[in-house]
Amino acid sequence: MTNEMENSKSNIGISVDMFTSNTFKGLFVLTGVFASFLSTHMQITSKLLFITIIAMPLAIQEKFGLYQGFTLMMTMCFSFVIFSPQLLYFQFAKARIEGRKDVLAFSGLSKFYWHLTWNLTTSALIFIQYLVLLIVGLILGAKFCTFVSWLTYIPILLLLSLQVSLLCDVVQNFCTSMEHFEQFFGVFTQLFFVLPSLAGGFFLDKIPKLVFPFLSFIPAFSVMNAISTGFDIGYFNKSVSSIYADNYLVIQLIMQIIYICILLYISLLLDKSLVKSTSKIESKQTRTVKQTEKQLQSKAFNFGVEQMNLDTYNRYQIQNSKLHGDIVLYNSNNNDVLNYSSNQNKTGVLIYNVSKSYKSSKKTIDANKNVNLLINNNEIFGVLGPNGSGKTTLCKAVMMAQTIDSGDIVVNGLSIRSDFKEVQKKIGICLQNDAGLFEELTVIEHLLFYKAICTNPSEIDFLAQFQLEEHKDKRAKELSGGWKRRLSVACALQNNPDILILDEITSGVDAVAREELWKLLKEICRDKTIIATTHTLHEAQTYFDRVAFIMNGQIVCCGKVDDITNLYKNKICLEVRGLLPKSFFAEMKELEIIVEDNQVVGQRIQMLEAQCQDNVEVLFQHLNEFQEHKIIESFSITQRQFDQVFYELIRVCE
Ligand SMILES: Nc1ncnc2c1ncn2[C@@H]1O[C@H](COP(=O)(O)OP(=O)(O)OP(=O)(O)O)[C@@H](O)[C@H]1O
Repeated sequence: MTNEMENSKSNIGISVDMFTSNTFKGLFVLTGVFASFLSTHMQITSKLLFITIIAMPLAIQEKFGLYQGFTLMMTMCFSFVIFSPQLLYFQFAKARIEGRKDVLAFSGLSKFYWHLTWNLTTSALIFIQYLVLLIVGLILGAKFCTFVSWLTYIPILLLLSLQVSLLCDVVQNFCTSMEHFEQFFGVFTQLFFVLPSLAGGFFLDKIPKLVFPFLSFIPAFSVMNAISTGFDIGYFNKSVSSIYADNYLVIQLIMQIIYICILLYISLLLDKSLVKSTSKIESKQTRTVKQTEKQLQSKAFNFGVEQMNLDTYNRYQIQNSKLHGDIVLYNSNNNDVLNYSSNQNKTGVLIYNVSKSYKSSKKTIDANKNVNLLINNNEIFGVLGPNGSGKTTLCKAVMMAQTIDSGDIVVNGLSIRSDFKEVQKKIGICLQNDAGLFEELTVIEHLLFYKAICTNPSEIDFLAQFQLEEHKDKRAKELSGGWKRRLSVACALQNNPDILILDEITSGVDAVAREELWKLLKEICRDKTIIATTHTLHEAQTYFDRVAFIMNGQIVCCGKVDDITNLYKNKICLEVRGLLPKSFFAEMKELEIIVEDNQVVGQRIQMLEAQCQDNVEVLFQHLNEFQEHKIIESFSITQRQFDQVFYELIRVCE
């Protein structure tokens, strides 16, 4: 469910509140300090009351965003989980430790029942708390989706609760008195959360929004409380404990300051990885220039139609993470200058020198290498390339669904680096595998859900437009692939985006449905820019205004489909029935017609490629003669087709 929510957020391009580090950081520190203070100075009931009173209004304030609310919600739930059932458990522990073993034989089945009771109580408490939050939140006007996303935290809390119950069991085995038990329980509960939390932080680093609460809150909270309880139970030697007792308030103050520093340090660390600092971007510039130089010399780029001239590139300036100055991309083959800064409204999408690599323990994969593209307003732009060439990575970069290592993307004049919140509102994205759909929700529920969470809802009745009426009560999991794609696109359009990103939306869709979907899109998105990836070359040829070929993360060719096909206008594909004599190939070579001899003996139809100058008729004469003399049965000629260009590009670039 957590993943599903994560995917859905990146998938829909609606204005789901993104992580805004500064407000989050401030709130986080405050909450942490407050929780820590409460945990050492107050009774359980007062703690709960205080946390709820403070956290509730903050949590439902939209301006603090989804994650801030989420974290505060977590703070409250955490307190409930740790403190409330603890009271109950203490009663059981007391009974056992004080010798009423006959009443509560803590072994076998009864132990199992005990754990079950513990977890059910905790679950019930969490659920009741959630319901109260939901009702109060809805009355106060919070958006429903915020609460839906909070639901994802419940399983994590239940897991924590289970850990605590197991821990209690371990602790009470070596406790001789109730006092002992209470003290040990305090230390162990807190310490017990440090390792899982750190591990959670380590493994969850692909989902920074979740790392934050995990990494900073729980460990810091736990360590502080463990130290505090350590003093209380006299774990430290007598002189240290008496110093502690005498200077209780000062020490508490120092501890709180240390705690704030830990939180701030961790948040700064995370901040760096989330939003790249200006200095970091600038320092990357020198490296990027070198890469571009190298790129210009490379086989792949020389093959290209559109490339960045180095002088022009050097005129780019990035100041304060924003693109300034003359932004000019030009096609070195036909000197067709595309001047972005002369584009008065700064519309369209400028992808400028974007690089992204994925690092794993074994190697680094360069998914996008210095990608430069200018996608004009209201055009359907296709990104083509073999599997793993970097298409999806590029789509995600435009949406900021993942960070980029260098470069910038400017959407309608706004940089994703500095204005990503605004940019996100303008983009609708439909990623592969229907990532934004929830299996259990029906078609109509999807549309309502996405409509509820968007900032600029479209007027269009997508149920009717996408002919989804007859499927409206079907759950997403009951839809066929084609209908799922339709629903995904409809969801992505709910926020009325200016830019629609469609990542392989027609994969697994039959030819008729594909045609219908594209016709519909062309109609609905007349005033929108579409960036689409596909493996279906026919689709690119038929529906896209321009296409870019991406190979090993680099753009190798970009332009109108016809222009690209014409690149090969001197290349001819021959289909020959029969076997041509070897002398034919030598003879043609002398006439400067290169025919590749890849004939296979015994094969009825031979597919050959020929490259001619202006003397193609000589080739035809020779083939005609062979046919008349019955050396070959027949031959036919096809002009270079778009898909053959595609294969050629792959061959040349590999
Ligand atoms: N999260 C990730 N972690 C590590 N490597 C990744 C990740 N996402 C993508 N890659 C790698 O980056 C490269 C580009 O992947 P990407 O998904 O962008 O390609 P694609 O062109 O969309 O492929 P396909 O056509 O199969 O969807 C691939 O080698 C892929 O294995």
